[in-house]
Amino acid sequence: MIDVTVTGVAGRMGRMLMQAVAEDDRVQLVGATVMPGDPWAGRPVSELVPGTGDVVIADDPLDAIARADAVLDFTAPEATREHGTLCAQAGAVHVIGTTGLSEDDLAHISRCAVHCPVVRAGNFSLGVNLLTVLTRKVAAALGAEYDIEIVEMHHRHKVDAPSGTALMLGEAAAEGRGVDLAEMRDSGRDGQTGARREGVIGFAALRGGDVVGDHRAIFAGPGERVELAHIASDRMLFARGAVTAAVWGRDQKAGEYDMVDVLGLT
Ligand SMILES: NC(=O)C1=CN([C@@H]2O[C@H](COP(=O)(O)OP(=O)(O)OC[C@H]3O[C@@H](n4cnc5c(N)ncnc54)[C@H](OP(=O)(O)O)[C@@H]3O)[C@@H](O)[C@H]2O)C=CC1
Ligand SMILES: O=C(O)C1=N[C@H](C(=O)O)C[C@H](O)C1
Repeated sequence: MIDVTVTGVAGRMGRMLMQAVAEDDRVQLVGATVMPGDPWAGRPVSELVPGTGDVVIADDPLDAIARADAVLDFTAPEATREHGTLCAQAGAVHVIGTTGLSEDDLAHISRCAVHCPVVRAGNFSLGVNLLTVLTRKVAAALGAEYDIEIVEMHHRHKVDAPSGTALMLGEAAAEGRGVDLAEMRDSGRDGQTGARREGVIGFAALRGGDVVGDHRAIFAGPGERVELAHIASDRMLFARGAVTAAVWGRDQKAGEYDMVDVLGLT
Protein backbone atom coordinates (compact mmCIF):
# COMPACT_ATOMS: atom_id res chain seq x y z
CA MET A 1 0.00 0.00 0.00
CA ILE A 2 1.35 3.45 -0.84
CA ASP A 3 0.90 6.69 1.08
CA VAL A 4 -0.83 9.40 -0.92
CA THR A 5 -1.35 13.14 -0.47
CA VAL A 6 -4.06 14.95 -2.41
CA THR A 7 -3.55 18.67 -3.07
CA GLY A 8 -6.40 21.14 -3.59
CA VAL A 9 -8.93 18.88 -1.88
CA ALA A 10 -11.71 21.50 -1.87
CA GLY A 11 -11.76 21.60 -5.70
CA ARG A 12 -14.00 19.57 -8.03
CA MET A 13 -11.20 17.08 -8.77
CA GLY A 14 -9.70 17.23 -5.27
CA ARG A 15 -12.93 15.81 -3.82
CA MET A 16 -13.09 13.10 -6.48
CA LEU A 17 -9.47 12.15 -5.86
CA MET A 18 -10.10 11.69 -2.13
CA GLN A 19 -13.10 9.51 -2.92
CA ALA A 20 -11.02 7.43 -5.34
CA VAL A 21 -8.23 7.00 -2.76
CA ALA A 22 -10.77 5.90 -0.11
CA GLU A 23 -12.22 3.30 -2.49
CA ASP A 24 -8.88 1.77 -3.58
CA ASP A 25 -6.99 -0.54 -1.22
CA ARG A 26 -3.68 -0.06 -3.09
CA VAL A 27 -3.39 3.43 -1.52
CA GLN A 28 -4.05 5.27 1.75
CA LEU A 29 -4.51 8.98 2.35
CA VAL A 30 -1.77 10.57 4.50
CA GLY A 31 -2.12 14.23 3.53
CA ALA A 32 -4.60 16.74 2.13
CA THR A 33 -4.06 20.39 1.28
CA VAL A 34 -5.98 23.57 0.43
CA MET A 35 -4.95 27.15 -0.40
CA PRO A 36 -3.52 29.16 2.51
CA GLY A 37 -6.43 30.72 4.42
CA ASP A 38 -9.05 28.30 3.03
CA PRO A 39 -11.81 27.67 5.64
CA TRP A 40 -11.35 23.87 5.25
CA ALA A 41 -7.83 24.09 6.76
CA GLY A 42 -7.59 22.36 10.15
CA ARG A 43 -10.70 20.23 9.60
CA PRO A 44 -10.74 16.44 8.97
CA VAL A 45 -11.16 15.31 5.37
CA SER A 46 -14.27 13.30 6.27
CA GLU A 47 -16.14 16.58 6.89
CA LEU A 48 -15.41 17.55 3.28
CA VAL A 49 -15.95 14.10 1.71
CA PRO A 50 -17.69 11.62 4.04
CA GLY A 51 -15.92 8.28 4.53
CA THR A 52 -12.41 9.48 3.67
CA GLY A 53 -10.89 9.22 7.17
CA ASP A 54 -9.44 11.54 9.79
CA VAL A 55 -6.47 13.19 8.03
CA VAL A 56 -6.47 16.89 8.92
CA ILE A 57 -6.49 19.29 5.98
CA ALA A 58 -3.37 21.51 5.85
CA ASP A 59 -2.91 24.89 4.20
CA ASP A 60 0.86 24.38 3.87
CA PRO A 61 1.94 21.53 1.55
CA LEU A 62 5.42 21.05 3.06
CA ASP A 63 4.68 18.31 5.65
CA ALA A 64 1.83 16.76 3.67
CA ILE A 65 4.13 16.14 0.69
CA ALA A 66 7.18 15.16 2.81
CA ARG A 67 5.26 12.19 4.26
CA ALA A 68 3.85 10.94 0.92
CA ASP A 69 4.99 8.28 -1.55
CA ALA A 70 2.84 9.95 -4.20
CA VAL A 71 1.02 13.26 -4.65
CA LEU A 72 -2.16 13.65 -6.69
CA ASP A 73 -2.18 17.20 -7.97
CA PHE A 74 -5.12 18.67 -9.94
CA THR A 75 -4.89 22.32 -8.91
CA ALA A 76 -3.52 25.33 -10.80
CA PRO A 77 -0.20 26.01 -12.61
CA GLU A 78 1.46 28.08 -9.87
CA ALA A 79 0.50 25.53 -7.20
CA THR A 80 1.72 22.64 -9.34
CA ARG A 81 5.13 24.32 -9.71
CA GLU A 82 5.44 24.53 -5.92
CA HIS A 83 4.22 20.94 -5.47
CA GLY A 84 6.78 19.84 -8.11
CA THR A 85 9.65 21.30 -6.11
CA LEU A 86 8.41 19.60 -2.93
CA CYS A 87 7.92 16.22 -4.67
CA ALA A 88 11.48 16.47 -6.03
CA GLN A 89 12.78 17.10 -2.50
CA ALA A 90 10.73 14.22 -1.05
CA GLY A 91 11.34 11.80 -3.96
CA ALA A 92 7.56 11.36 -4.21
CA VAL A 93 5.72 10.45 -7.41
CA HIS A 94 4.11 13.64 -8.75
CA VAL A 95 0.87 12.83 -10.59
CA ILE A 96 -0.05 16.03 -12.44
CA GLY A 97 -3.55 16.56 -13.85
CA THR A 98 -3.35 20.36 -13.81
CA THR A 99 -3.78 21.87 -17.29
CA GLY A 100 -3.05 25.33 -18.69
CA LEU A 101 0.68 24.93 -17.91
CA SER A 102 3.02 27.37 -19.72
CA GLU A 103 6.29 26.43 -21.45
CA ASP A 104 8.08 27.82 -18.40
CA ASP A 105 5.94 25.66 -16.06
CA LEU A 106 6.75 22.60 -18.17
CA ALA A 107 10.47 23.38 -18.04
CA HIS A 108 10.25 23.61 -14.24
CA ILE A 109 8.45 20.25 -14.10
CA SER A 110 11.18 18.69 -16.27
CA ARG A 111 13.83 19.93 -13.83
CA CYS A 112 11.88 18.40 -10.92
CA ALA A 113 11.56 15.09 -12.81
CA VAL A 114 15.32 14.62 -12.55
CA HIS A 115 14.67 13.80 -8.87
CA CYS A 116 11.33 11.94 -8.86
CA PRO A 117 8.91 10.15 -11.21
CA VAL A 118 6.40 12.59 -12.73
CA VAL A 119 3.27 11.29 -14.47
CA ARG A 120 1.56 14.16 -16.29
CA ALA A 121 -1.50 13.91 -18.52
CA GLY A 122 -4.11 16.35 -19.77
CA ASN A 123 -6.55 13.48 -19.31
CA PHE A 124 -6.27 10.37 -17.09
CA SER A 125 -9.04 8.33 -18.76
CA LEU A 126 -8.38 5.13 -20.70
CA GLY A 127 -10.68 6.28 -23.52
CA VAL A 128 -8.92 9.57 -24.23
CA ASN A 129 -5.46 8.02 -24.13
CA LEU A 130 -6.62 5.36 -26.58
CA LEU A 131 -8.02 8.19 -28.72
CA THR A 132 -4.60 9.89 -28.86
CA VAL A 133 -3.08 6.68 -30.26
CA LEU A 134 -5.87 6.46 -32.86
CA THR A 135 -5.60 10.16 -33.73
CA ARG A 136 -1.87 9.79 -34.47
CA LYS A 137 -2.56 6.79 -36.73
CA VAL A 138 -5.47 8.43 -38.57
CA ALA A 139 -3.50 11.66 -39.09
CA ALA A 140 -0.62 9.66 -40.58
CA ALA A 141 -2.88 7.55 -42.78
CA LEU A 142 -5.11 10.28 -44.21
CA GLY A 143 -2.54 12.76 -45.53
CA ALA A 144 -2.49 16.50 -46.09
CA GLU A 145 -5.78 16.91 -48.00
CA TYR A 146 -7.65 16.06 -44.78
CA ASP A 147 -7.92 19.19 -42.59
CA ILE A 148 -7.61 18.52 -38.84
CA GLU A 149 -9.78 20.36 -36.32
CA ILE A 150 -10.04 19.62 -32.58
CA VAL A 151 -13.31 20.64 -30.91
CA GLU A 152 -13.90 20.49 -27.15
CA MET A 153 -16.65 21.47 -24.71
CA HIS A 154 -16.40 21.89 -20.94
CA HIS A 155 -18.38 23.28 -18.00
CA ARG A 156 -18.67 27.03 -17.45
CA HIS A 157 -16.03 27.11 -14.65
CA LYS A 158 -13.07 25.89 -16.73
CA VAL A 159 -10.35 28.57 -16.84
CA ASP A 160 -7.98 27.36 -19.61
CA ALA A 161 -8.41 26.81 -23.34
CA PRO A 162 -7.81 24.78 -25.39
CA SER A 163 -8.22 22.01 -22.84
CA GLY A 164 -5.26 19.82 -21.90
CA THR A 165 -6.97 16.94 -23.67
CA ALA A 166 -7.46 18.96 -26.87
CA LEU A 167 -3.74 19.76 -26.81
CA MET A 168 -2.92 16.05 -26.32
CA LEU A 169 -5.04 15.22 -29.38
CA GLY A 170 -3.44 18.08 -31.32
CA GLU A 171 0.05 16.84 -30.41
CA ALA A 172 -0.90 13.32 -31.50
CA ALA A 173 -2.24 14.61 -34.82
CA ALA A 174 0.91 16.70 -35.34
CA GLU A 175 3.11 13.67 -34.63
CA GLY A 176 1.10 11.62 -37.12
CA ARG A 177 1.59 14.35 -39.73
CA GLY A 178 5.27 14.82 -38.85
CA VAL A 179 4.82 18.53 -38.03
CA ASP A 180 5.46 20.75 -35.01
CA LEU A 181 2.20 21.70 -33.25
CA ALA A 182 3.65 25.02 -32.05
CA GLU A 183 4.06 26.08 -35.71
CA MET A 184 0.80 24.62 -37.02
CA ARG A 185 -1.61 25.48 -34.18
CA ASP A 186 -4.59 27.73 -35.07
CA SER A 187 -6.78 28.62 -32.06
CA GLY A 188 -9.73 30.95 -31.59
CA ARG A 189 -10.67 32.12 -35.09
CA ASP A 190 -12.71 35.34 -35.14
CA GLY A 191 -13.41 38.03 -37.74
CA GLN A 192 -11.81 38.25 -41.20
CA THR A 193 -9.56 35.24 -40.77
CA GLY A 194 -8.93 34.58 -44.47
CA ALA A 195 -9.10 31.07 -45.87
CA ARG A 196 -7.80 28.17 -43.82
CA ARG A 197 -3.97 28.06 -43.92
CA GLU A 198 -2.83 24.78 -45.43
CA GLY A 199 -1.80 22.12 -42.91
CA VAL A 200 -2.85 23.92 -39.72
CA ILE A 201 -4.38 22.03 -36.79
CA GLY A 202 -7.38 24.06 -35.62
CA PHE A 203 -8.81 24.27 -32.09
CA ALA A 204 -12.27 25.38 -30.99
CA ALA A 205 -13.30 25.60 -27.31
CA LEU A 206 -16.95 25.69 -26.15
CA ARG A 207 -17.87 26.47 -22.53
CA GLY A 208 -21.20 26.03 -20.77
CA GLY A 209 -23.29 24.32 -18.11
CA ASP A 210 -21.89 21.30 -16.30
CA VAL A 211 -20.27 19.44 -19.22
CA VAL A 212 -17.57 17.15 -17.77
CA GLY A 213 -15.51 16.97 -20.99
CA ASP A 214 -16.36 16.34 -24.68
CA HIS A 215 -13.61 16.05 -27.32
CA ARG A 216 -13.69 15.46 -31.05
CA ALA A 217 -10.84 15.15 -33.57
CA ILE A 218 -12.20 15.91 -37.04
CA PHE A 219 -10.45 15.03 -40.31
CA ALA A 220 -12.31 16.89 -43.07
CA GLY A 221 -11.30 15.69 -46.51
CA PRO A 222 -12.58 15.76 -50.08
CA GLY A 223 -16.10 14.30 -50.06
CA GLU A 224 -15.89 12.78 -46.56
CA ARG A 225 -15.15 13.47 -42.91
CA VAL A 226 -13.67 11.15 -40.30
CA GLU A 227 -14.44 11.98 -36.64
CA LEU A 228 -12.99 10.45 -33.46
CA ALA A 229 -14.86 11.42 -30.30
CA HIS A 230 -14.77 10.96 -26.52
CA ILE A 231 -17.41 11.98 -24.01
CA ALA A 232 -16.67 11.91 -20.27
CA SER A 233 -19.73 11.79 -18.05
CA ASP A 234 -18.17 11.28 -14.59
CA ARG A 235 -15.04 12.93 -13.09
CA MET A 236 -14.34 9.73 -11.09
CA LEU A 237 -12.92 8.42 -14.37
CA PHE A 238 -10.00 10.87 -14.11
CA ALA A 239 -9.56 10.32 -10.36
CA ARG A 240 -9.33 6.53 -10.67
CA GLY A 241 -6.83 6.94 -13.51
CA ALA A 242 -4.70 9.22 -11.34
CA VAL A 243 -4.62 6.65 -8.51
CA THR A 244 -3.49 3.98 -10.98
CA ALA A 245 -0.78 6.37 -12.22
CA ALA A 246 0.46 6.88 -8.64
CA VAL A 247 0.69 3.14 -7.99
CA TRP A 248 2.47 2.58 -11.34
CA GLY A 249 4.78 5.55 -10.78
CA ARG A 250 6.01 4.18 -7.46
CA ASP A 251 7.88 1.43 -9.38
CA GLN A 252 9.52 3.83 -11.85
CA LYS A 253 12.83 5.68 -11.83
CA ALA A 254 12.89 9.48 -11.77
CA GLY A 255 11.73 10.91 -15.11
CA GLU A 256 8.73 12.14 -17.07
CA TYR A 257 5.90 9.77 -17.99
CA ASP A 258 2.36 10.03 -19.29
CA MET A 259 -0.81 7.97 -19.12
CA VAL A 260 0.02 6.17 -22.37
CA ASP A 261 3.07 4.79 -20.50
CA VAL A 262 0.95 3.82 -17.48
CA LEU A 263 -1.64 2.03 -19.61
CA GLY A 264 0.94 0.41 -21.89
CA LEU A 265 -0.73 1.81 -25.04
CA THR A 266 1.33 2.38 -28.20
N1 LIG B 1 -5.85 15.63 -16.38
C1 LIG B 1 -7.13 15.31 -16.13
O1 LIG B 1 -7.58 14.16 -16.32
C2 LIG B 1 -8.02 16.36 -15.57
C3 LIG B 1 -7.50 17.60 -15.32
N2 LIG B 1 -8.26 18.56 -14.74
C4 LIG B 1 -7.56 19.79 -14.42
O2 LIG B 1 -7.39 19.85 -13.01
C5 LIG B 1 -7.35 21.22 -12.58
C6 LIG B 1 -8.38 21.44 -11.47
O3 LIG B 1 -9.67 21.28 -12.01
P1 LIG B 1 -10.97 21.45 -11.08
O4 LIG B 1 -10.87 20.52 -9.94
O5 LIG B 1 -12.14 21.37 -11.98
O6 LIG B 1 -10.77 22.96 -10.60
P2 LIG B 1 -11.19 23.62 -9.19
O7 LIG B 1 -11.01 25.08 -9.37
O8 LIG B 1 -12.52 23.08 -8.77
O9 LIG B 1 -10.09 23.03 -8.17
C7 LIG B 1 -8.78 23.47 -8.07
C8 LIG B 1 -8.52 23.59 -6.59
O10 LIG B 1 -7.14 23.80 -6.37
C9 LIG B 1 -7.04 24.74 -5.33
N3 LIG B 1 -5.72 25.35 -5.27
C10 LIG B 1 -5.18 26.31 -6.06
N4 LIG B 1 -3.94 26.61 -5.65
C11 LIG B 1 -3.69 25.80 -4.58
C12 LIG B 1 -2.59 25.66 -3.69
N5 LIG B 1 -1.47 26.39 -3.82
N6 LIG B 1 -2.68 24.74 -2.70
C13 LIG B 1 -3.79 23.98 -2.54
N7 LIG B 1 -4.88 24.11 -3.33
C14 LIG B 1 -4.82 25.00 -4.34
C15 LIG B 1 -8.16 25.73 -5.64
O11 LIG B 1 -8.44 26.55 -4.52
P3 LIG B 1 -9.24 27.96 -4.75
O12 LIG B 1 -10.59 27.60 -5.28
O13 LIG B 1 -9.25 28.56 -3.39
O14 LIG B 1 -8.43 28.73 -5.77
C16 LIG B 1 -9.28 24.76 -5.96
O15 LIG B 1 -9.95 24.32 -4.80
C17 LIG B 1 -7.59 22.06 -13.85
O16 LIG B 1 -6.34 22.45 -14.38
C18 LIG B 1 -8.28 21.07 -14.79
O17 LIG B 1 -8.13 21.38 -16.14
C19 LIG B 1 -9.57 18.36 -14.41
C20 LIG B 1 -10.14 17.15 -14.66
C21 LIG B 1 -9.42 16.05 -15.26
O1 LIG C 1 -11.15 21.19 -16.40
C1 LIG C 1 -11.76 20.10 -16.58
O2 LIG C 1 -12.87 19.88 -16.08
C2 LIG C 1 -11.10 19.07 -17.38
N1 LIG C 1 -9.86 19.27 -17.72
C3 LIG C 1 -9.04 18.41 -18.48
C4 LIG C 1 -8.63 19.09 -19.76
O3 LIG C 1 -8.26 20.28 -19.72
O4 LIG C 1 -8.64 18.43 -20.81
C5 LIG C 1 -9.61 17.03 -18.63
C6 LIG C 1 -11.10 16.93 -18.70
O5 LIG C 1 -11.50 17.19 -20.01
C7 LIG C 1 -11.81 17.82 -17.70
